[in-house]
Amino acid sequence: MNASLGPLLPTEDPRQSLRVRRFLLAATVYALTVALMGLYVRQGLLSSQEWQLLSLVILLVNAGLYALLRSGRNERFGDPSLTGVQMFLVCLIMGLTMYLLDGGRGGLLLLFLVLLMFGVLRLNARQFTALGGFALLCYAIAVGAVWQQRPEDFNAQVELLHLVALSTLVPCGGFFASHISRLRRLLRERQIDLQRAREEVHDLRVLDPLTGISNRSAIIAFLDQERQRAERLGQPLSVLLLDLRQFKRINREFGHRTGDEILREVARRFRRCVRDIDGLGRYGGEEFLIVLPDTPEEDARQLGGRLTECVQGQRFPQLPARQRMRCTMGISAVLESDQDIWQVIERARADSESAET
Ligand SMILES: Nc1nc2c(ncn2[C@@H]2O[C@H](COP(=O)(O)OP(=O)(O)OP(=O)(O)O)[C@@H](O)[C@H]2O)c(=O)[nH]1
Repeated sequence: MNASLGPLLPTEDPRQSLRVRRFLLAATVYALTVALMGLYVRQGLLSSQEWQLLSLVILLVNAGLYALLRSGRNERFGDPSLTGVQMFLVCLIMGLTMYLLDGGRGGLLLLFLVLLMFGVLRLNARQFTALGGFALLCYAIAVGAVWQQRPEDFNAQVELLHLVALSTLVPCGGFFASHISRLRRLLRERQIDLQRAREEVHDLRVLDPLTGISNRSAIIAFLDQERQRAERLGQPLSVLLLDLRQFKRINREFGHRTGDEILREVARRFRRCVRDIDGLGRYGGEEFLIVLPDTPEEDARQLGGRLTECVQGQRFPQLPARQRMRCTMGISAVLESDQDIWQVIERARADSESAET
């Protein structure tokens, strides 16, 4: 269906495409209505001028609606699907048609009922009940006018039966509308749950649960990707490896919970110092890896100094005032000769160890 309707449907926005698809379905029912009216003309129940007038009205209404939907102007309306407007127009066209027919209204009434049922897809029970009431009113006015102006075309018994049949639409359609709007709500809720679950799975996959920064595999993947990018663009790329010292002792003296809090606090402080484009990850237990795109080694060293100062120069509220944390830092710039990222990380580690001695 998509292939055949290709040029008629907007492809960019799936919701807009669904609206146009629904409109085209209703337009097909209108086309059937026009064809059926042709039979009424042959049967002498409608003049050909009246048939032309009705066909023109239907054509103009549908062309206008299609232009609105295709241009995207429908998005400015409270209900971008234009269901309310379309249903209102169905009722008016139905009223006019019923008025112009000299008999046999029941046949065309069936097709109008089909058009009104499109409202079930978007309206809630209250809105559909109002629509059903309006449809009844239009029908009653149309046949009332026939009774006044052409009493020979009016059969009270048959029209009463039509009105009763039409009035069953109100509760039945209202029931379907409420059922479908409940399903729509449920579907929306499920979609939101699913989106949330997807985000959680993504976070679990790439974030370190304790500190909320990238986990080991995510920061390694980021370094790999940045190495390829830097190579392609001929830009410098540096990494920093920061290791908290004597962390075992911190855990032993102040407890694991305090140790955890300190790791979180360090991650928070580092995050404040790096740019959005930098990668910050927990490489090991008390070891952090920072990837700095478009950064030469000298700039990385300056940043490393600031990060070290964040740990060593500031007190941690979780620890006694005189207790200071210490850390070591290693730097490495990615070289063209590097075979893989492990060489880069190993150089940063060696740099850290040489600084220590
Ligand atoms: N609280 C806490 N401790 C951790 C976590 N991950 C690793 N550690 C601890 O960090 C300590 C790291 O020990 P080492 O590798 O010997 O490092 P260190 O004690 O800092 O020693 P140096 O680096 O040589 O100064 C171990 O005691 C680990 O249990 C964590 O998630 N939470």
